[in-house]
Amino acid sequence: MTTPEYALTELARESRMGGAGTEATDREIRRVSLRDVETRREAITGELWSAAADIGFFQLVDHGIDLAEVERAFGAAEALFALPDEVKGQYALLKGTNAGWEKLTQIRPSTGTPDQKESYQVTRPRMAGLWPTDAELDGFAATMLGFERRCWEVATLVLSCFADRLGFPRDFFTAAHDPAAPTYQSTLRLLHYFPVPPEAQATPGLWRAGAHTDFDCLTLLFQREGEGGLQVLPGKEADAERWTSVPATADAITCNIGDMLMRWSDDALPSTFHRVRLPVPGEYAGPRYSLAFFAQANTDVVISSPSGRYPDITARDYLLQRIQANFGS
Ligand SMILES: O=C(O)CCC(=O)C(=O)O
Ligand SMILES: [Fe+2]
Repeated sequence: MTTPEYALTELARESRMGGAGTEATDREIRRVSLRDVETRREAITGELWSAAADIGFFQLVDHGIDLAEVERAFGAAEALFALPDEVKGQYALLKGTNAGWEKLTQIRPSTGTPDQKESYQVTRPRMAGLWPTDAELDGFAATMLGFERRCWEVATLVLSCFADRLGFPRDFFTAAHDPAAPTYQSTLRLLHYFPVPPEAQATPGLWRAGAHTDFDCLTLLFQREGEGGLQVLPGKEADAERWTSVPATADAITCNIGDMLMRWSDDALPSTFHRVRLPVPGEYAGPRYSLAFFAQANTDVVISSPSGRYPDITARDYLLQRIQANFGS
């Protein structure tokens, strides 16, 4: 029934998703405006729920994070990645923590090849010794912590709308992602995908990010204008393997449902496969930067599916299994 080496349903599913598939242009990624959310909360909740329940992906506009703030975070990320590897290597990812820098080490269960990228992850309680010094990068930690907080605010707002629909207390997910607790494990991830030389474009089996679903409740993804490549595979079963490209625009935050929320919603909100493909000849093939915020419930929170279709599991155990499947144990 499932691939024997993976205990989690999600991992068994993911291990089968590494093929190229085909590309579709007839699907739309819906855009939802958060303008005046205080007075339009019910209408916005309806739009968010219907987009999320439909394909698990949507884009937020008028989300309240200034473009200047997003650009500042991108600028700081670019400056970090421009440092020599020897410097970044002092702040190397600590296994199992989602904190620190890594390069070419993430191997997705779907593809078996390393994602063509480097990344630096910020998980607030785990950053001791992992921030570059002010001499190396002035103000970096402050910029990232400020931006992480803004992301948390938007994520918990969207999650509060889902809580309303799920019949949970409105602050259910806000409490489950409490940033003041030492058990906080939401992560801001800075991503740098390398430029792709012409001879390497569209290499079969090589991906900027191999097909996967996210481990978290909700992901917020910031893209830069024109730096595309993100694709989603709508549909719970995804048997047809028809991938849809997500527009890369600076004004929108692309959101997707993660596996934790799929469990918590008894599969009403699907966690959807996505990937970042290599540029094809004729496309922009320079570096691609993105910023991802993963709202991951605090380690001590138990993820329960209301109907009991998934066994209870703590968010700590859940995340560890997923991290180990991607970065080795
Ligand atoms: O960089 C992107 O566009 C997507 C990254 C992603 O899906 C992830 O890191 O989970
Ligand atoms: Fe992802």
